[in-house]
Amino acid sequence: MTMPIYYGIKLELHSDVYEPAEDTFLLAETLEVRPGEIALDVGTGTGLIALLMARKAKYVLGVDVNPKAVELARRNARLNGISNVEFRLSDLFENVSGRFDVITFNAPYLPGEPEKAIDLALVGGKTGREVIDRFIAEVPDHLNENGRVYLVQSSITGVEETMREFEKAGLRGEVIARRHLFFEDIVVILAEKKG
Ligand SMILES: C[S@@+](CC[C@H](N)C(=O)[O-])C[C@H]1O[C@@H](n2cnc3c(N)ncnc32)[C@H](O)[C@@H]1O
Repeated sequence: MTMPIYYGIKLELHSDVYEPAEDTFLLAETLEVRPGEIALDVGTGTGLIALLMARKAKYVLGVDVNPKAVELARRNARLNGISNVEFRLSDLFENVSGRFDVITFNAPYLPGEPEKAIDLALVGGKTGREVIDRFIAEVPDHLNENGRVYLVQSSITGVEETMREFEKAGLRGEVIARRHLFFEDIVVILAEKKG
């Protein structure tokens, strides 16, 4: 079996788990983690973002609602000999306690209800915003005082709407990276607690 290598991380893939794509790469290239930080990767998929953060972070937790993703991410951590990372099944923050310096989420954003495991990577509820809006409402309770959030989404789902939801949750959001694909822009939004 040939395994792709991204940013020096060797990955096993699975047909039920989102394969790293442009959105993953934009997040990987934009994200900053400082030595010693504690990080959380929501919707971890193959675990790539969590494994990259583990290079600098003291500890990383990766969660996913898809059990196949959790198993795969654990295998990918072992494959790369990375031990300061843990993966757990969780619907957003359901099985997450404590606070983090960095929280990442490459969110599903197309309108629709998931029917099989792989759909969870792409569809975010009837309007496409359900998962993102739930994430934004819950994320402040899991952020340290100076913590920051990196959220990836598409222009299709409404970037302005995301900014308003962050504002309502007491966070200030800013688009820090944008990549134009065929029919959409993929953006990375950095959100931090207001000073
Ligand atoms: C677009 S994929 C991103 C995967 C990976 N982080 C990456 O960047 O390649 C979205 C991921 O979010 C997960 N997901 C969807 N809804 C979720 C939820 N409510 N809680 C946790 N994970 C969720 C999906 O199973 C999928 O693995």
